[in-house]
Amino acid sequence: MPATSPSPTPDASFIQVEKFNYAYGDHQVIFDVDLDLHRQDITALIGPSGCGKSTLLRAINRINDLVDIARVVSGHIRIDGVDIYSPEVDVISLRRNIGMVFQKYNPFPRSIFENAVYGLRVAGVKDKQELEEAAERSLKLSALWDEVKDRLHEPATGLSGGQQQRLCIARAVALQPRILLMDEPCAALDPIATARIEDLIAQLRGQFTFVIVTHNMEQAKRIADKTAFFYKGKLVEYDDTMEIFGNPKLKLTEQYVTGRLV
Ligand SMILES: Nc1ncnc2c1ncn2[C@@H]1O[C@H](COP(=O)(O)OP(=O)(O)OP(=O)(O)O)[C@@H](O)[C@H]1O
Repeated sequence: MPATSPSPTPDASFIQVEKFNYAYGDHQVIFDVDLDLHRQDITALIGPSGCGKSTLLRAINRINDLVDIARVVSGHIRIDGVDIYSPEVDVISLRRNIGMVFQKYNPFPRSIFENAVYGLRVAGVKDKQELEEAAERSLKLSALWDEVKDRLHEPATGLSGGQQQRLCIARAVALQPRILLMDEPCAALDPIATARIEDLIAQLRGQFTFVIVTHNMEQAKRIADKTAFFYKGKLVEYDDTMEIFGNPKLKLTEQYVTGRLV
């Protein structure tokens, strides 16, 4: 099954996945994926359940290293030219440069403020003014400031689901990462909270390089510059989102985006 992809541009290789093969134990789940993600683009990863989208996403910040049996079989992921699986790479600082937001919003059982500054605390920042400024900046970036500025020291768990997810985005952007990975960020939210997160992603466009796993085709159409369609661990087609949904090159892509493939 040949993969099609847009011709490379000079800035095409910010996140460069090359001949990437990945397995859990003996069970290979990603096969020979080549994918160049563009700096500051919003890229959606789509495909049926189990096709390896989350695994690829979690390989980009090496959070999957935490799974004992997970391993790179062969190939590379480069970020800004650096092979992130090379032994010299400091995984902690790699992850610090890559924010991650999960399907199930997961604020810590602490105050809104402490969630917003969590990454800075871990990084050793102690200065009160610096922490306050960072909290305000990241809560403004995540479009939550106006709703929480008068209750910063109340528990994060008192917020609505959508607010908790925006707090998780605030926590992720506080360290000013270059990349934001999102694994079905709206899957647990109602349509109104979903729309707010999509608006937020649109507002943040250009400030981060987004990679977003979504099952929601309409969402991919609304927010993504580029879309990559995966099937059974292989990249089938990668192109401008309008092309993937309006003019897919391959039959398999067309079947998936028109709901005829599950
Ligand atoms: N921690 C793990 N241990 C073993 N196998 C895993 C693990 N995580 C995922 N897998 C397997 O890897 C394959 C790809 O799963 P992955 O979650 O990456 O797919 P996905 O496309 O994101 O699916 P979904 O849309 O359902 O989240 C599946 O066969 C899955 O069972």
